[in-house]
Amino acid sequence: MKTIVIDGLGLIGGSIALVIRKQWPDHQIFGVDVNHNSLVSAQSSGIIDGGFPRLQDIAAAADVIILATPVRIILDHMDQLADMRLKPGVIVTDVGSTKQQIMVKAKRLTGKGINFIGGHPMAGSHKTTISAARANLFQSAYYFLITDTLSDQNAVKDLQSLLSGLHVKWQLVSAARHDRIVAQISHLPHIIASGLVNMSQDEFSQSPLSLRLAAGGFRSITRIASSDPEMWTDILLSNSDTIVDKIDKFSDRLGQIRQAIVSSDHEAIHDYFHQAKITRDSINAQAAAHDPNFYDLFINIPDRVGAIAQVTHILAEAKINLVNIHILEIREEVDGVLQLSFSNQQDLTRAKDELRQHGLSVVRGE
Ligand SMILES: NC(=O)C1=CN([C@@H]2O[C@H](COP(=O)(O)OP(=O)(O)OC[C@H]3O[C@@H](n4cnc5c(N)ncnc54)[C@H](O)[C@@H]3O)[C@@H](O)[C@H]2O)C=CC1
Ligand SMILES: O=C(O)C(=O)Cc1ccc(O)cc1
Repeated sequence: MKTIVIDGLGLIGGSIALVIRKQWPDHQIFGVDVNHNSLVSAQSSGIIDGGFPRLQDIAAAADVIILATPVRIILDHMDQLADMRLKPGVIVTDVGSTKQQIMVKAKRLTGKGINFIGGHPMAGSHKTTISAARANLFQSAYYFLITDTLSDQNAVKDLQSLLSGLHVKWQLVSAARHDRIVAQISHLPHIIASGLVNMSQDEFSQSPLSLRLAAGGFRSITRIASSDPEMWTDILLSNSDTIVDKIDKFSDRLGQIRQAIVSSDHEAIHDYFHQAKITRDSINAQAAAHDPNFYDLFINIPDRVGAIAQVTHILAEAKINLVNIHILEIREEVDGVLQLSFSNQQDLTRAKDELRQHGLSVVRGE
């Protein structure tokens, strides 16, 4: 039995708590949060054994402390932990979206013999608070572990074992490289999405209907603009140099496509979209070919109207919960392949049996 303390019982902390509770029912889990309602709701639904308003109230009892507040608070709480007497051998980890400032601060903790393991799950949502938490949030996602302080391999193994129910793909990387990667694929996109929404709001301030007319493209590229402003302020301010560099490079690219339009450069404009299409298409193809999820089933799907609906209907009738569905290829007059993701082996096996009984053929997923 271990005592786990989760500091910040929101979307990420709450989802991790759900997974640990399910996989390790004997562990004690305590939550820390300034939001009293989150603690009450987590305790009444049995996700935690007790709640505290401040980390100092419970940190000394912990075998593992998971810091899951916004980044600025994580940094603050690392200072608090460095000033406290913690259990010998305690593991402290965090889930913050930026890593360099956190790993600088980690030196104070490791200097005191505390095992600090920087972490960052590359999964989440624009939604916040424990009400949005779910146990399969991280299923098949990448989870960065930061190599700067990974000296004690046993501590790393213990943490990976504790979190094995997340079903993530561990990715070891330095803090500097981490922050460069996420500036490009996460931070810049969030800035662009919010800028686009703000610009559209200003443009249409006199005609609110126009914004509601937005089609799927606008909605999908701006979904993340609904994310939490506090969290994103902290992220931008804790990775500022790299993000400023990315903004400058993106501005250059906007300048290039602007110039191509001004000079009616058909080839340059076509190239802009063509290059992006090739890369974007390949993301899905690569993920499916080289990176199968944990409980994936690949089935042949005939090219006829209603074929996919038939599959989802069979699974719904059998009360099998589908986590994700992905069309890998359906070309005219050629059978396609459907990638079906489940949250556990039992659902996968049952799905395979049900679909076979209905005459569908399994390509992969034994
Ligand atoms: N939302 C996402 O998709 C992802 C977020 N992250 C990182 O995870 C961390 C948590 O994010 P979310 O769970 O999304 O946010 P959230 O807003 O759902 O949860 C944060 C929780 O921290 C609590 N909190 C705030 N100040 C506190 C304090 N002084 N003491 C104790 N609790 C406090 C809040 O009341 C809230 O319950 C952030 O550092 C974020 O950068 C990492 C991966 C994905
Ligand atoms: O909602 C989305 O698509 C996200 O991008 C979620 C997210 C937010 C912050 C992170 O550090 C990692 C993932």
